[in-house]
Amino acid sequence: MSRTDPVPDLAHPDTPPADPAPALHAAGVSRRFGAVRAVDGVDLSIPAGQVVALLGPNGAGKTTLLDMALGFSSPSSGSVRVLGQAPGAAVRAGRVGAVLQTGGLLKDLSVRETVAMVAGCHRRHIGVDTALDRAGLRGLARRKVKSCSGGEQQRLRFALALLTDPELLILDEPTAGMDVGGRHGFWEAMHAEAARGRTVVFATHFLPEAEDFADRIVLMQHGRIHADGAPDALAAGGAVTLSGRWTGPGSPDALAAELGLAPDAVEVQPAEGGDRVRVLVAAEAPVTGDEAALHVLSRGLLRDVAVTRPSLDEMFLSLTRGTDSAAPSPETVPEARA
Ligand SMILES: Nc1ncnc2c1ncn2[C@@H]1O[C@H](COP(=O)(O)OP(=O)(O)OP(=O)(O)O)[C@@H](O)[C@H]1O
Repeated sequence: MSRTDPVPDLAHPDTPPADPAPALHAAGVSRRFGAVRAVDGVDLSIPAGQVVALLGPNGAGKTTLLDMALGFSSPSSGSVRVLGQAPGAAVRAGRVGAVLQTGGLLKDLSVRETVAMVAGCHRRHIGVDTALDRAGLRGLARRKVKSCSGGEQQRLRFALALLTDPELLILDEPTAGMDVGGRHGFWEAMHAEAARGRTVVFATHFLPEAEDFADRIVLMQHGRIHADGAPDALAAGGAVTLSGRWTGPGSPDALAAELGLAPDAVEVQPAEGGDRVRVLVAAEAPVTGDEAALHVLSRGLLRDVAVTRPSLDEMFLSLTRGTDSAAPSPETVPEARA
């Protein structure tokens, strides 16, 4: 039985096993540094086995959140649990491995000596050769750390993170400083670790990395979670624009009420060409853009409707520009006509 298997209830053999604790659970977590709210009221639950990207621009709060998950710092308010334990206890038990942006490596040791030294600090580990193999470092085992490139040193940190066979891997911009080939190799190795059932949480600025590798993207900005979902679903869940010819009764301004929404969930703008209007359905509106489109079509309110939505790229770009809403661009737009 692996460490993560639930303990069977021997007194009640038919009782289904309890769900394992989430790999990471943050409830109402804030972390302030003086006047700066680095993390601001984050609620996040990551089930075991997921691969999650924390994506956000500089200063979004990604590292601060991961630091709390590793027990390096404590929340100013709220709570963080890791694998059902306090973060520090989970780390001390070897259940969490981390690859951080910085982290002391002894420059005069070889790659193998470094892994062997750290293995010597743990009662239980997967073995030096296995860790070197999994991180793709066997060919570099005799190289001195000081002669390794930045990317190779990141791989060495990865080998160290794997030593205790952790259930949760936390990676803070793990491919920073790697060239394209290095990144590719790193993510291949990480894919193999995820396939072994490990939970992987990584922070990145690179949208393609998040899209290609993660099951789920948590988009952070100003310490808050701005969007959270599978890469495809995230873009689909963003703000949507319907444009078409108004053919409904009364004024298009009554559309929010027609859709049963609060007035600020829908913005109606006149568009070029007489009776044409553009209707922006906010991402937070309690109907999806598709539902809104279906409604206006079936009620005969709009004709010649085009539905546009921002791609994940555009959502992310708008965040990095510091604005809250993404403007859809016509090239990327799936179009529905009626
Ligand atoms: N020890 C600290 N003292 C003061 N401010 C801090 C400290 N650590 C982080 N901050 C501030 O908190 C905010 C969030 O920083 P954080 O490093 O968590 O962001 P990030 O999303 O990881 O950014 P990056 O992608 O640049 O690493 C920033 O405004 C940062 O300046």
